[in-house]
Amino acid sequence: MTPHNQAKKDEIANTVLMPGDPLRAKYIATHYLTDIHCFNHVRNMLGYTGLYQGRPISIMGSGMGMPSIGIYSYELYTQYDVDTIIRIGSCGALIPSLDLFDVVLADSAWSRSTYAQEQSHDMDTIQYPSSAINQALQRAAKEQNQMLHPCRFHSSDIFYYEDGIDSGAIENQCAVVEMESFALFHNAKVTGKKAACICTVSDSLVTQQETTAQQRETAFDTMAQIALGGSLYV
Ligand SMILES: O=P(O)(O)O[C@H]1O[C@H](CO)[C@@H](O)[C@H]1O
Ligand SMILES: O=c1cc[nH]c(=O)[nH]1
Repeated sequence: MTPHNQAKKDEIANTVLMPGDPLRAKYIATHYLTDIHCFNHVRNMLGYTGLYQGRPISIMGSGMGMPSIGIYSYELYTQYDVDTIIRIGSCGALIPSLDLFDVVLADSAWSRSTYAQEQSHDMDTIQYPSSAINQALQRAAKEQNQMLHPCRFHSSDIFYYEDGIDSGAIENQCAVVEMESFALFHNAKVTGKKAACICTVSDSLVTQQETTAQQRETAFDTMAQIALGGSLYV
């Protein structure tokens, strides 16, 4: 147990899907898993373990932002022997070719965050996912006849900007913005574990279209199915 997670070690599976929203975790667990068990209520950061096609898998919220996913993912990797974390998030589109509900796969995460520098003197401004997990997710998407767009993510500490899109995100060819993948990939690197991130486009910073809070909780089924399918190949 940790200050943030009441689970015993054997209550969490080797692979964990992590949405930012704990209620998205609850929705996916209750709709797609059998034999589910809620292993964490601390701070309402709900976590569930169940079976997907007969294989154990866990789904737990990460909260919003790098400090929050930094805590939960580090504890999962170091205290719970978790091997793989797949973030299943929402993101804002930075390019016109992405529509609401498109699903994107992080091939890298660029950030101005000091998370990696403060955590382990890692000065890299780009962090990378596991290529094996990305391949598993792409295989699942193909089997499900779903598009999964690989692209670079801007992982930001900011949701509300005074000046619109961060010019650094454009200079670094980022196609979407979200708030956690950089820290997750860094934690996987320092702990010798695996991480990946897929996100559903919840809004567009180009067209200003946006989904509702309810849709962000319960309407990202394509992403959930790709992540669950991919977990079978991890
Ligand atoms: O929907 P989630 O997974 O929380 O992801 C995105 O949504 C939150 C902001 O609304 C941030 O956490 C961002 O990364
Ligand atoms: O971090 C995020 C997530 C969704 N949409 C945004 O604009 N930013």
